[in-house]
Amino acid sequence: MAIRIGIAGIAGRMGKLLAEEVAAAGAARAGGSKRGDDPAALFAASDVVIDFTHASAAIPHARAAVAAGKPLVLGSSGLSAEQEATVAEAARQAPIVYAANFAPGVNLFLAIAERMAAALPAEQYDAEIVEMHHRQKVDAPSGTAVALGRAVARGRGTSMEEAGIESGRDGHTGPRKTGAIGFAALRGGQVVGEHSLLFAAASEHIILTHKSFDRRVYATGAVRAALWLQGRAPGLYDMKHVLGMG
Ligand SMILES: NC(=O)C1=CN([C@@H]2O[C@H](COP(=O)(O)OP(=O)(O)OC[C@H]3O[C@@H](n4cnc5c(N)ncnc54)[C@H](OP(=O)(O)O)[C@@H]3O)[C@@H](O)[C@H]2O)C=CC1
Ligand SMILES: O=C(O)C1=N[C@H](C(=O)O)C[C@H](O)C1
Repeated sequence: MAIRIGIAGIAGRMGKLLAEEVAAAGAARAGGSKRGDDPAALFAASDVVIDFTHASAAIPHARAAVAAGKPLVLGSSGLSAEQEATVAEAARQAPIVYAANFAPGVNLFLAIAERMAAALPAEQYDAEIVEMHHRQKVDAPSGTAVALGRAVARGRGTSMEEAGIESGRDGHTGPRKTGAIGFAALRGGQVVGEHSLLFAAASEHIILTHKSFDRRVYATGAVRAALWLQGRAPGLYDMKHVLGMG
């Protein structure tokens, strides 16, 4: 029997593509919700729900997943530490894939970023993350930029909180703090998603860049995650688990 995949925010940029990808995967679309709808109704009609809407919808959807005993794929960005902690708590009772970016290339990029950061001493190589997105994006830095920052910190055996971040520099900022992770966000036009990670030392720079040209790559990954979640035990999963890179 076809799996029923519910799509939160079905009228959004991602919501529309998710509906197309669900159909292309041969899975049945259980329905779609729009802003203001009760997440419980969407879960009741679905075997799994995909939520690419807004950070503020993450907790209601995670709680509805627990109440319904059904899995959730969460792709919204810009979650606060508190919202992320609540999602992690819900994942103790329901299987949840929460990923900053569902493109396979970005998930490889995250793994490489961690290894590069482990190899390049923080005292010599300043890590800077630059991202650019379409003019409609409402959060900054992007979820992917934050995930890259976390990967760099992990590679250096620390956390972003401990390493310190430098974001949106303006005015008399003082010199760059050694070991801090820098962020810059550009917004304009219809850029689907571009992320660069720079390691800048006194006599060399290394720059890695990923560019998405079609946001369908995220929708394909999210539907893959929804199908992968069928029959999984409760837990907080990432796209690297879905892709077998965990
Ligand atoms: N992890 C990943 O790989 C990716 C993540 N994203 C993230 O997905 C999210 C959506 O992106 P995108 O589709 O471009 O955005 P859109 O603004 O195009 O769509 C968002 C949709 O969610 C609805 N919505 C907004 N707020 C709420 C809410 N509080 N509760 C329920 N529904 C709500 C909107 O309804 P209305 O029309 O009424 O405003 C709209 O239908 C963003 O957080 C983005 O960063 C995007 C691409 C890839
Ligand atoms: O809002 C977007 O469009 C995107 N959001 C995600 C993010 O914040 O990293 C993923 C991708 O970059 C597109």
